[in-house]
Amino acid sequence: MSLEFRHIAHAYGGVPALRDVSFNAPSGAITCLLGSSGCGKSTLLALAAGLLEVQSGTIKLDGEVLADPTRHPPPERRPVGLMFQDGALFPHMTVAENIAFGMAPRDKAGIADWIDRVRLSGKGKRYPHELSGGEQQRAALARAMAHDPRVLLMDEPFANIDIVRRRSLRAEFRAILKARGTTTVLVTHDPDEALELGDHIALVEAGQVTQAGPPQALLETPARPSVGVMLGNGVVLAARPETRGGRTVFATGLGTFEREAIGGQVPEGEPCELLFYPDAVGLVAAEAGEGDGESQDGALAVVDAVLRGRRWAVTLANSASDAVDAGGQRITVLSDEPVDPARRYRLVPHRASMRAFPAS
Ligand SMILES: Nc1ncnc2c1ncn2[C@@H]1O[C@H](COP(=O)(O)OP(=O)(O)OP(=O)(O)O)[C@@H](O)[C@H]1O
Repeated sequence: MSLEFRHIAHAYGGVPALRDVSFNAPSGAITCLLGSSGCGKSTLLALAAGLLEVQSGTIKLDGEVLADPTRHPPPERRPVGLMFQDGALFPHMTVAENIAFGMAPRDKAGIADWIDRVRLSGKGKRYPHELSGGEQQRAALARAMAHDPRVLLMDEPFANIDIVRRRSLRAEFRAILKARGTTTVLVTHDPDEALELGDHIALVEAGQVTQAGPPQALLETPARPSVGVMLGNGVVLAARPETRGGRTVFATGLGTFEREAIGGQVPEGEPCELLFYPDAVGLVAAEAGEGDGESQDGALAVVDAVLRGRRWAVTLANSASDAVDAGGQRITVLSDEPVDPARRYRLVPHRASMRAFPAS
């Protein structure tokens, strides 16, 4: 069952929160709505759930209109389940009673199964305050899923879970949702969460969906630099094409890059922005003495190096003094090898790993 948003606009008291949003949450897929705080993600969920009336545009379920400015079925008449950050379990009911709430008697046989499936076996008689945060969210998932919703809408369901448990809980949730083939729309502001959970990602920026599609497509062919920045921790450099020795190269504040480093189309002869990912660039030590003068192109000083996972996050700048104060630029890239802080390094992007966009 696919959920489709078409030309949705929404304003609160005349202030626009969503502008002409169109995207599709494909059937059986987990679609993550990813964006920073206040960009309009929760408003989209509330419109689909029926907590808000559609002011403009259409929401469709499998091609049939679910809601538009003339149709507003109440939340309980929509085949849609809802789950929020805090699970919102009824505090005076046990886990089993929470799951059973609102269920037809003939469906209650499935409750024990759901308790097992979310790994709460033996805890069906506990009250929410007797559960950990993760257990409460698992009980909330069981409650939402036991009604067999055709679409499940989740608003930051892991926000209150500690970071260590969050990862395993995401994997558990994904396994359950995929096994049932439930079409899911999940709101998050965490790119790692969107990548770990999402079959599909819709990136929301300032009330608009910038791009929607499989994560790999967004990372490999971002519609604009901000997509790569948000999803892949991408770095954007202002660049100018120049002809050197009959070849086009791209000069930036952090070095000059060959045309071969850039995948896809390049705007002809115009200033542009280069997007690249910190793990798609190598570091090559510059010759001793090279780059000591500020004018030396692309020989960067090491500002800092810290471990990130099993790789080094190396911050480099085009001046050994505080480059930011000097109007210079800094960049952080991921390196397999430790660097020598006393040396200077050049950025060597992997072939076709940069993308060029017309300057904004
Ligand atoms: N009930 C409301 N009345 C007035 N303005 C609202 C209301 N709800 C949301 N807004 C505004 O609409 C915009 C979008 O809000 P929304 O809650 O959809 O964002 P969000 O992306 O879910 O943010 P967050 O990640 O912080 O929850 C924000 O500017 C917010 O201040």
